[in-house]
Amino acid sequence: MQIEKTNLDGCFLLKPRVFEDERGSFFETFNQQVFEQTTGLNVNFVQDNQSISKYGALRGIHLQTGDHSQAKLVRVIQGEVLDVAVDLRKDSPSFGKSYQVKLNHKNNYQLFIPKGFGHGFVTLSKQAIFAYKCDAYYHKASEAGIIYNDPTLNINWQIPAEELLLSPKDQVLPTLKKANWL
Ligand SMILES: Cc1cn([C@H]2C[C@H](O)[C@@H](COP(=O)(O)OP(=O)(O)O[C@H]3O[C@@H](C)C(=O)[C@@H](O)[C@H]3O)O2)c(=O)[nH]c1=O
Repeated sequence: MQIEKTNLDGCFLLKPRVFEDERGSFFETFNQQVFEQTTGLNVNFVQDNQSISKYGALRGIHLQTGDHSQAKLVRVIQGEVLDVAVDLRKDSPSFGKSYQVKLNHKNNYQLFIPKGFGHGFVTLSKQAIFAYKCDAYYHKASEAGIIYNDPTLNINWQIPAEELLLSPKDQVLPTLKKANWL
């Protein structure tokens, strides 16, 4: 497992080592000891989630606030997404900056997204199965987000706007400027 720093403090790209043989392949999807030794971070994942999305489906930009904030380790089991992490920690030097990476079942990359970050992804393949670990439980009342096309964040989602598919909730998220929880 190779673990690389990104341009955002505390956000890491994980590149698993894949073992292939005549039966198929094998890789470790998470190893707490390796993760902690390499990153210097302590994590205690308590919830695993999985979603299935159609081409163009954009989920985000989401986070949970306050005591319910979540660090996430995200990956794609099948298909491909463009994954985006946004630093929304007000006191961070990289506040408002984002990191994006294509995650797919061929590269098997994973992204570690720290607490206080916004997270979103758009599906680039016909369908994508997305899986992630969280270090805090789902807490509906603490859900928050920023609209995907926020002019300040200026994220290039790499898909024409008319092909995007968003939930009603995600269509009415506030801009960074209007986010009252920040
Ligand atoms: C996230 C979540 C949702 N749900 C329920 C609530 C709702 O009825 C249904 C679908 O929820 P959502 O529309 O919020 O799902 P989704 O848009 O996939 O939300 C996710 O987006 C990505 C980008 C993230 O980073 C995640 O943390 C999460 O916010 O599932 C849970 O029961 N537990 C959970 O942990």
